[in-house]
Amino acid sequence: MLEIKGLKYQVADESGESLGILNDVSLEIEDHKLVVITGPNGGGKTTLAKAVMGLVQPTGGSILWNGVDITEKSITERARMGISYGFQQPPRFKGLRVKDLLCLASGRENLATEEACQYLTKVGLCAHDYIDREVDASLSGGEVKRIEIATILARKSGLMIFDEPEAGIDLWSFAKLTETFQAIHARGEATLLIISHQERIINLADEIVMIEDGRVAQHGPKEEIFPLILERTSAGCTYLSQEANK
Ligand SMILES: Nc1ncnc2c1ncn2[C@@H]1O[C@H](COP(=O)(O)OP(=O)(O)OP(=O)(O)O)[C@@H](O)[C@H]1O
Repeated sequence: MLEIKGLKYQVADESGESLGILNDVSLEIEDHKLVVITGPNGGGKTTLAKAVMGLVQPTGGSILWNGVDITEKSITERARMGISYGFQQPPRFKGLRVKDLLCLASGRENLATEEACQYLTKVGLCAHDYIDREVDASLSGGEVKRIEIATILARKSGLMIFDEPEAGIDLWSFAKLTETFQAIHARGEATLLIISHQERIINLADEIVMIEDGRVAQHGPKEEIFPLILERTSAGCTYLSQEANK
């Protein structure tokens, strides 16, 4: 279980005034749930996810994973405890091949090529074309994004955090990706925390958390929260209203 208690992240703005990026965020996410975090740009979603991974050090509050306080633990310690995070804009690794990255992620030097290829297939990449490619600037943004998601799958973490996995991904690969999320969820393999603005992904959720102005504006079952979001965003748009009623 992931417990976030009164989390704060404050920075000093240009004039030295304290600026609250996360303002007392509290959340409980039960094991094996698929939870989508959504909300307006700049609301604090990525900061919250990075705080869970240890990429941002909160200025107040605490984070517990399976009952253990991880607030002061390093990124490596958290990774060892089964938490992984996929960046909104993943880094590239010049000199490393896709297969090397998958071996590193899985923690097995001798990861079988067949298994490595399966992870690539799950994110809609043709394994044959990519397995030996270098993860450098020659790959497109969408390709790097999918390779990074494949490494998270290979890591087999208990808590998988994906930051806008849909960004830059074509329709076909996106369909494959949503299938993969659904399959992980159906098999109860991990808790999935997905930051997304995409209706198809929001539709996969057990629960939706809406973050706005660094606060939890809404949190509850999808059936309860999705119509509220659509009410606010559709403003009479027929298509979105129809989606809400599906
Ligand atoms: N270290 C920092 N110093 C100053 N401002 C910051 C810092 N980190 C984040 N912010 C600001 O905090 C706000 C929240 O950022 P964050 O990236 O968490 O939002 P988000 O909800 O993920 O947005 P988006 O939907 O656009 O990805 C933004 O206005 C951002 O510019």
